[in-house]
Amino acid sequence: MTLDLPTPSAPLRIGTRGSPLALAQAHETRNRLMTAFDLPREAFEVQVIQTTGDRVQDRELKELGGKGLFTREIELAMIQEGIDIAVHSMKDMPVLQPGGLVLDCYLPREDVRDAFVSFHDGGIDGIPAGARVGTSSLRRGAQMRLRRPDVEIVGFRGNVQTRLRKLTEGVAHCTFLAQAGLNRLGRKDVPARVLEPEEMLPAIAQGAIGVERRADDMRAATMLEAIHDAPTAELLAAERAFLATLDGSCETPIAGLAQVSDGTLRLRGQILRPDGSEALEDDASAPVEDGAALGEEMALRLLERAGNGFFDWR
Ligand SMILES: NCc1[nH]cc(CCC(=O)O)c1CC(=O)O
Repeated sequence: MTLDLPTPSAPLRIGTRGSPLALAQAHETRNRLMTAFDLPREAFEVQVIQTTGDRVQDRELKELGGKGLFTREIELAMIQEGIDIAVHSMKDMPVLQPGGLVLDCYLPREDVRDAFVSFHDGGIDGIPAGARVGTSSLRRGAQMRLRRPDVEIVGFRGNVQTRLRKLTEGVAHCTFLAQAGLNRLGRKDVPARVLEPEEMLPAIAQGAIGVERRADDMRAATMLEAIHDAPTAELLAAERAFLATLDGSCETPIAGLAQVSDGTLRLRGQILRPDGSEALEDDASAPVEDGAALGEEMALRLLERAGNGFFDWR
């Protein structure tokens, strides 16, 4: 069965960042819409928008001012009606959206796990003492130092190709990538070992794609409703409530993962000191519909245990 749209009209303009992964996600969104409404490719226009995070490659993200670095320009284009919808990695999305925009459409979640990437054998325990770990993620850096206090964390940015080149050049002995990104790019050639959540709890919303629109755009609302995945929304409600209550910025190492089985939602959460000297963890379950409350309560418990200064660098 295919669906009908409010009125036949101009192509739906899909805004995205220009990285290979972002483009793959935009194309996945377009393909799902084409199928749902039996539309030809010409009914869509994919527009690449460069963001501050893409433009500035020579500095660490936290120096650039944290949140929204990969989304600000795209959201502005949507408000100014230069594009109609925007496709985002939910992992990179702030908890709140600018007025006039809504983000309530999620595609079915991909693999949530991180992958350990190295040309050395033996996984995380196989890299030499004092090894350089390439990551610009505070979470991954702190998690790695918790397990291997001997390693040195070095900043590491760029797309998959760039990161692999840096590994062969010896800039670092290893790095981490989201398995979801590798899957979406079809990269089976990367020397990656997937890490179970027990080994490395992923970032909030890892592996999830969100599609944003203007609040008053009824054509976009109808279209996005048809491709929305409700089970993914349940998981993200819990994880993002956890994040919102912790007030996670890019400078706070936070991990969290929700999973549902038999109508029960299990949430695991972790906060770490930025230097990886300590981690606090929680693990709790609730009925699926209470996910947001579960996330909020878990965040409050962890903050209580952490006390003041937990997220400060020592
Ligand atoms: N912070 C960059 C980013 N945002 C989303 C993904 C991967 C895809 C996803 O988690 O959905 C990545 C790269 C990475 O962590 O390897």
